[in-house]
Amino acid sequence: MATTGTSRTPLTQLESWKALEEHYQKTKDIELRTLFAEDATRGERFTTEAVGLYYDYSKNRVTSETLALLQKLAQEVGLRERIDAMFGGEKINITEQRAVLHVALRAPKDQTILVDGQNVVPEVHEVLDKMSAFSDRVRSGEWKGYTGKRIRNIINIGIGGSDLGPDMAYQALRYYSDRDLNVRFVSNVDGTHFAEATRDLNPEETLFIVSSKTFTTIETMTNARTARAWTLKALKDETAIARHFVAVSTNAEEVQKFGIDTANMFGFWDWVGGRYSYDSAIGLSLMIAIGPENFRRMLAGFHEMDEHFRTAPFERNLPVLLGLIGIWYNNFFGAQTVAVLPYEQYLKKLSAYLQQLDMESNGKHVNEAGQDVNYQTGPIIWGQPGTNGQHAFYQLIHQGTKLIPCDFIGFYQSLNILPPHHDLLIANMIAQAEALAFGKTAEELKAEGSPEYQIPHRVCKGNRPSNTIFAERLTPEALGKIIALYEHKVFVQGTVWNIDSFDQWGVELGKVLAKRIIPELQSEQEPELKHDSSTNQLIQRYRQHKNHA
Ligand SMILES: O=P(O)(O)OC[C@H]1O[C@H](O)[C@H](O)[C@@H](O)[C@@H]1O
Repeated sequence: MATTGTSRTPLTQLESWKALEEHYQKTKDIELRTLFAEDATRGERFTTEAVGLYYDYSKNRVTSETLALLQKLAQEVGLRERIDAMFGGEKINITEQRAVLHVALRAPKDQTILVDGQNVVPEVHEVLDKMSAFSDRVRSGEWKGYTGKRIRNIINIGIGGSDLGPDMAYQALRYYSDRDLNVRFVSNVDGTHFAEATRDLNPEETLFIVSSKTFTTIETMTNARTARAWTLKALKDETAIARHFVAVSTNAEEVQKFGIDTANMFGFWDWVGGRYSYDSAIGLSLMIAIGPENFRRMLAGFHEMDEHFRTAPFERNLPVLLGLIGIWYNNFFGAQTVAVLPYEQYLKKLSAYLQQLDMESNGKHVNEAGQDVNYQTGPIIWGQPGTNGQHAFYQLIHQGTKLIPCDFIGFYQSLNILPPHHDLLIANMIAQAEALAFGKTAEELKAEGSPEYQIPHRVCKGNRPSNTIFAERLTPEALGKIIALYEHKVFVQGTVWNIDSFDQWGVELGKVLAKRIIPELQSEQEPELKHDSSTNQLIQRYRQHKNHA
């Protein structure tokens, strides 16, 4: 079966890969300065626009030939078939034998997407309708707390995909949120997170949304139990729980065991990966904050990008281009990281969100056939919003010894019109991309008559690549499009690398070891420690110094 990738020619033996290696040797020293000087229209030609996103990839160290070879690579790895397999509900998450259908979460009602012969789109809309009805009740004040008070505080308890997505999107769409509602996110098993999130809140006015795909995640279950105790301490009646707790999960049995009425449970499916789930019921806290209509607008944005990805020719396909250009740096230039730099304060959690999306998906060292790969896979993703990052870490991007491809993301219009702020913000974004690409050579400084040309420290070599993505305004639709763009970029790269982008077995080992260590930290008797000497010592020290409740 083509989609398992087991029968695929090893990546490094593909014609296009070999050609790219040769092409890299020939072109690796080409300067962006030269590429722009040779082609006055480069800044127009090496751009594309789709679904309201303008993508300028001209400031990358690529020529038309590079792009053509990367396109050939996409063909040779069967990207088209792979896209069709995902959208067609095939079980492309092979290690877990699951379909990968986050795209179904935003499919319009009349679309048909089959999983094991069953159309899943009606179920998706059923849950959406249930979420919408519940959100409306909370927002209107019809859903009351146990003592009859209006709900004013929403606390999402979740971690990983059950936290980062809704939190990022809540921050991103804050402009559209109901300011009378306090929406907070508790994820860390560090009790401080819960304590600080609740210290100024009245339990009578607080609704907890326990979000966990599995409903077994230790952090989330611990925080949920603490939340229950906090609620009961004030309300002193078990029946109060039903008014103050709802659950989002795929695991009805565990939800029931925890004591949450499954009537107040919002479901989703095993074909939605945690890091791809915030547009499922995992987004309930977000929907309550921004309202069902805005949530659906966001889904429409996701869907527009899905359709673009599924149907647009690869040469004009945003996620394909973004993904392939990323491969060029990751696998040929040896770049280890990618900086995502949104020039938009509302996107302050975007890079944290993308870290999970990208690194949990493509941080794999075996291919789909279970063999060790002999090439680099997923990059390290990091970043901060501009302009803050400029005053912190950009120095290293400009003059350091590492190659760091950057994604700049900006909007033509600000949601908060306070002249001259937005002009200054965007001027900085454009200037950074320009400075990274073209720098300032000693010759240029000399030609300008600057005496600084003799000081090597003043020289910026340039030739630092970047993408720029421009959209009109940070609407719910725009957010959906940007997130779907990155989801599919991750998909494109995972396809090239022939890895399963949808499992996360590496996360498990730490969890298993933590379970073993917990009783060793807690037991009254001296435990028999059978770890390495460092681990034993750390456990002993903790036992000696911990505070006893
Ligand atoms: O939603 P949950 O089942 O609680 O899982 C929460 C998170 O924890 C796991 O460790 C995984 O690495 C993540 O992919 C997941 O999003």
